[in-house]
Amino acid sequence: MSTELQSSKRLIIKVGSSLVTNDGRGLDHAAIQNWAAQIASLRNMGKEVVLVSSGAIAEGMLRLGFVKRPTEIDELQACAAVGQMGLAQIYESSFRQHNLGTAQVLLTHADLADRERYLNARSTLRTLLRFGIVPIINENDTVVTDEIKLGDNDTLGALVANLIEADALIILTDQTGLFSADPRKNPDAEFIHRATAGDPKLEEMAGGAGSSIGRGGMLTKILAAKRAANSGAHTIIAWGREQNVLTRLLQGELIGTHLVAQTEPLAARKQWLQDHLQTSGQFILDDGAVNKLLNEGKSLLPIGVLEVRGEFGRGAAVTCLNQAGVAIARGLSNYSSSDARRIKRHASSEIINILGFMEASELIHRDNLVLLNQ
Ligand SMILES: Nc1ncnc2c1ncn2[C@@H]1O[C@H](COP(=O)(O)OP(=O)(O)O)[C@@H](O)[C@H]1O
Ligand SMILES: N[C@@H](CCC(=O)OP(=O)(O)O)C(=O)O
Repeated sequence: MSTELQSSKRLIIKVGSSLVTNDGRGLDHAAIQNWAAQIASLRNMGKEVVLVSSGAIAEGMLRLGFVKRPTEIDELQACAAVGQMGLAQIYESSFRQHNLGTAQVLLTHADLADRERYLNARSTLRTLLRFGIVPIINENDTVVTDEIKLGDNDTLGALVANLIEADALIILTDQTGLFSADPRKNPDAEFIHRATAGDPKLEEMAGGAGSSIGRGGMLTKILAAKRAANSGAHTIIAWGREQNVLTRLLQGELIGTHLVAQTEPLAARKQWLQDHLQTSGQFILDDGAVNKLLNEGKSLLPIGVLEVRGEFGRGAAVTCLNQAGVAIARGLSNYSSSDARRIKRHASSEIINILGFMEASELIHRDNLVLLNQ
């Protein structure tokens, strides 16, 4: 049997609070060590893995002696801060047994909404993956208020999948997958093996959290799948305690519920560029650069840019024009307008001397560029 997952290269794996903390009884060392061993096998298969782990509040509650979830925000934040130490410690030691380093990355929705911070998070995560590190992500619960009440890590997992253009989001939970109704309330509910991510019928099936530990329930997982599919990532919802669930999934076994994205990550990004982009600046290209873009499928290098128009930051959408003023392409600039002005008409090898740093050798990478119909 083969599924979309087998060819996946970059994965986001999300583990929920009830799994991580053994239903609030305390960090489940054996389960965490087991996932770490499986993730180490995935790395040996050449996969890049980012782990999104919940459980800070549940673990903090236990450590601070709360028997039920506090209602005061400051107490929840204190629980999150205490519990996060436990998570960091167990993940670091579990992955260390497999000679894998970990990195703690705490994000808020605001970090992902702000373009500059979004790009910083993106390049940090990509760099960590390049260094062979397993990033362990959670929401930065101690500095956000509304997210603690409303936030769930299913959404965070999907946002991270969008951020680093993952191929798949694997959500491990306390159920074997999605049922046609909440199986805790409806024992006759039918199991859904496979569906299209974003199908509105799925939202009707999903109910809220099944325990007082978890936040989101199935609905946030269904919505996360829809969001992940926007950047072409497939979502799998599976039981975290299923034996070798991760390695078996990556070997192509159809375990859990597969919510399939309709487009590939690269095609999804190009579609997004094609449809939605308001550009905030322009690059005027020389004839050589126009030819490279139109006829050779190449990236845009600074040497081919004659003029930079407008004021924009790193990561902004810009239009590329030929010297006659005809728009030929649109893409995301790796440099701000002021830096682009300084490096235009220069070889990429000179960027480091001119700016003192090098973000990328291209001004616009081919993957972030679409040609416009002329
Ligand atoms: N249609 C459904 N199929 C499966 N589970 C559902 C469904 N609707 C609601 N649920 C509930 O969602 C729970 C999983 O969500 P949650 O408790 O937030 O877990 P996690 O901590 O893993 O995010 C299940 O235990 C189940 O009771
Ligand atoms: N950031 C919170 C996670 C809250 C959350 O989303 O929980 P879950 O529904 O179990 O994934 C924590 O670490 O406690």
